[in-house]
Amino acid sequence: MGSVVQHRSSFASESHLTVTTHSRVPPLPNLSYSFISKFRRQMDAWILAVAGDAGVGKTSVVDKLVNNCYVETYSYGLANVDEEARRQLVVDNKMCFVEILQYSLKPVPVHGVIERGHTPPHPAGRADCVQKKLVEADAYVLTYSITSRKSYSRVLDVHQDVLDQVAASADENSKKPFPRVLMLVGNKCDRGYGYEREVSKGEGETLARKLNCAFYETSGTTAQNVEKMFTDVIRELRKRKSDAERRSAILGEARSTDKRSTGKIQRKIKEKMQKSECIVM
Ligand SMILES: Nc1nc2c(ncn2[C@@H]2O[C@H](COP(=O)(O)OP(=O)(O)OP(=O)(O)O)[C@@H](O)[C@H]2O)c(=O)[nH]1
Repeated sequence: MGSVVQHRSSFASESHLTVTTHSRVPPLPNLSYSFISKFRRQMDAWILAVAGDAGVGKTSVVDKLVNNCYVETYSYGLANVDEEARRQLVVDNKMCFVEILQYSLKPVPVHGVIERGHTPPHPAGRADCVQKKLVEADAYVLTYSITSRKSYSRVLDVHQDVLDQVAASADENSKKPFPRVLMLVGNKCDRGYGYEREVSKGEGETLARKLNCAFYETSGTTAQNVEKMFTDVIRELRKRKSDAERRSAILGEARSTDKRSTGKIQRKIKEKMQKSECIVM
C-alpha cells in the first residue's frame, strides 16, 4: 500500500472536512451507477441533487467542492462531468461516497427565444438518466442567486417539480426509509454587498423556515460556505439514517418481544385447556 497523504481543507474555518489521497495506490475501480444505487443504503454513499434555476451557479458551487476536496474523479461516460460528479469525501473522519448531479427547470423561452447562457436541454436518453437519479437523490440543494429575484421566486417551483417527479416515480429506489434532506442555498453572496443584491438574507431565512430546512448563502466564486453546506448535508443524512436504523431495531425488538409473549400466552392457554380437558374427563 502506498503512503496516505492527508490534506486539510484550504478553509481554516471549515477544517472539519479532510480529504485523503493515497499516493501510489491505484484508484478505486469505477463503480457502476447500478452498483452504487443497489448498495448505497448499506454504504455511506449519497446522491445529492443541486437544483435551481438556470445560471444560479450550480456548476460553480459543485466545482468549488470538487476542486477543493476531491480525491478521484469518475465519469459515467454518459455525460459531461460538469453535470455529474462522484467523489469520495471524508467528513468527520469518516469516508463517504458522494455523487452530485445538477438539475434545472427547463428555461422558459421569452418570445420563443431561450436566454443565452442556459444549458441546452439534455438529449432524450440523458434526460431519462438525470430524472432517474433525481428521484433517487437523498438530498436536494435548492439553489437561487441572491442577485436574481427571479431565481428566488422559482425555488418553490423547482421544489414542487422535484416532488412531482418523485411522486410520479414507481422506482423502488425512490422510496426512502427516512426523509430526504433539503437545503436552501442563496448563491453569489460575494456580490451581496452592493446594489447587485436583489434578495436579502432575511428573505432566504424566511423561505428556509417555510421549507423547514437549513439555509446558507454561498459563493461559487470565493467558495464561501460551500464545504460547510455540503458537510452539513452529509451529517444530516447520516443522522437520519442512523435514527431510522435505531427506530427499526427498536421496532424489531418490540415485535419479537411481542411474539415471545404471544407464545407464552399461547402455551398458558394450551396448558389451561389440557387441565380443563382432564377435569372434563
Ligand atoms: N460572482 C459570482 N458569480 C458566480 C457565482 N457562481 C456562479 N457565478 C457565475 O454565474 C454564471 C453561471 O454559473 P454556472 O455555475 O454556470 O450556473 P449554473 O446554475 O450551473 O447554470 P446552468 O448550467 O445554465 O443551469 C457564470 O458566469 C459563473 O461564473 C458566484 O458565487 N459569484
